[in-house]
Amino acid sequence: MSPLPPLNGQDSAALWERFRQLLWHDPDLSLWLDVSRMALEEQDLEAFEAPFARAFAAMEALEAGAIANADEGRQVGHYWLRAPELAPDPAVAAAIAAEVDRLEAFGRDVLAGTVTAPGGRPFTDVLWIGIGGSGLGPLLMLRALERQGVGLPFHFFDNVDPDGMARTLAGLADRLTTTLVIVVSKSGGTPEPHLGMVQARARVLAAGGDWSAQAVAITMGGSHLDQEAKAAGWLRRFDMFDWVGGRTSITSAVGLLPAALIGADLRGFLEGAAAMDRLTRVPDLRANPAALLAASWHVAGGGQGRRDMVVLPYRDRLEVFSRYLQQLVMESLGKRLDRDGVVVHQGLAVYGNKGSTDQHAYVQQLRDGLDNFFVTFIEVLEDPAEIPTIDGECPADFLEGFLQGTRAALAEQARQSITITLGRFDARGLGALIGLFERAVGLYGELVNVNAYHQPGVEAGKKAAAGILALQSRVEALLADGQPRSLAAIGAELELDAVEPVFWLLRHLCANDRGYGAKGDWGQPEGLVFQHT
Ligand SMILES: O=P(O)(O)OC[C@H]1O[C@H](O)[C@H](O)[C@@H](O)[C@@H]1O
Repeated sequence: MSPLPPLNGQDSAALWERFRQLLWHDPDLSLWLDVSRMALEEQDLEAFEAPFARAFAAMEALEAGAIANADEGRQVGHYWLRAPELAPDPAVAAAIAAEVDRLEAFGRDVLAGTVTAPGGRPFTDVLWIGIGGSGLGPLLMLRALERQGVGLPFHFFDNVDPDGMARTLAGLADRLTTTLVIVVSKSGGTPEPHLGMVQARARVLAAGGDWSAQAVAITMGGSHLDQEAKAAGWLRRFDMFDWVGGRTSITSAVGLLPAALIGADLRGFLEGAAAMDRLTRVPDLRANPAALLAASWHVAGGGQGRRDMVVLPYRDRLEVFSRYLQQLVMESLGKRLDRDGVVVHQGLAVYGNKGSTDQHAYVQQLRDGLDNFFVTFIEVLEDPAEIPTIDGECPADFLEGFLQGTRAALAEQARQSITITLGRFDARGLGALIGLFERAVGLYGELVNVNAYHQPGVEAGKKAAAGILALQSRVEALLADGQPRSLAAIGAELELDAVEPVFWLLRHLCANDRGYGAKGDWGQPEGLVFQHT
């Protein structure tokens, strides 16, 4: 292969030559990857040979069952979910295959009305309760693959906001007794889905429903949630394996059950991911799309994430893809320490929405402002037939024009971009996209020597939240005597290092009918006196 023409300052002929040389295409998936507008030069590709050889070897070991998540002493097995034969333990392979069969059968039976709500009525809705990967993967499956009038409508508790819960429950109105409630928590102990389940159960029972006959759990065998579901005889329990992380669980029951309940092609989804896995297993940087992505990210950000990834799908169905990638990329790569214990504060920030919509928003800054990003365009060639050309104007052509125009406008200002082109968008294509980014993140994690499969920072937040709740209990116990107290007095009696958290939690309690009041100027916290009334 002749040396690559460099990216910058090139005429169209040289850029076309560069585009041709770097273009990756798989005819079976009808998928192209263009990294020609990234600052990836010949010398980079040569310099990456050895690091990628190591990364490919590490990925091979990972798929063979190595403890790739060393901090948690876990294997990393999401690739086995779509190719069970890869699992090193035949029993695991059998369990994976059996779970997919059960999920497919359950979805089919619910939609056919052979599995019904209590009283023999068909299920009318799904209330999905899950957070992080247990919420984002399902949301992406739905927004990407739902078809009008096929399958059940989904409603989400993906947070612990009482207003959000109230709004979702209001939307379910009188259909709570025919709602299938799916509680998803790999660990089975995350506070938010637990609280959501408690609230949903109370509402279903208050509406005269039969909770156990309407509830499904997706969690690790033996987890607190699994034990609860088993003890109460819930309608179904599906397994999450401990070697699947939340952000890589979409090809497990977490993503497959939503697909089954909207009548989507879950086998095609798995096959697309498996096909991409085969293509990203090729130990050749120039022929491996995930490696080309990881290399491009590394050069763009200097291996330190100095440029953000802006995800710009030109297809509404992929509107939440940037939110999904935010977790996959940032929870994997955003790490304080590398695997040698060195403080590196690694990461790669992700944001985006969709094109051409975003051209009327932040693309202005991308074109003319800070050069602290690269764009990842996603183009889909096949358009739905029902939107016609009217008066010579075809929306699909405009969308294509806006994509190419934005890519060119960015390139003119030496702003970098990647373009992933799908011949058509369907479950198989979505699976391929998921596989592409999961592998690219794993390879990039090898390049920057971080464990891409644990999330210590999230645990820190969970512990801090538990501390605030414990403090609230102590404050409420103290004020239960009805005596008025200043913040200073509360701090002294509880022997606190700081009273600011007490101000925050009492301000919240006083704003609601929780039996607390305060005298004084809220703008002068030190003068406030609180009392349980
Ligand atoms: O599925 P769960 O165990 O409830 O976990 C839900 C989420 O919790 C944490 O925030 C993890 O960092 C995420 O990766 C995970 O998706």
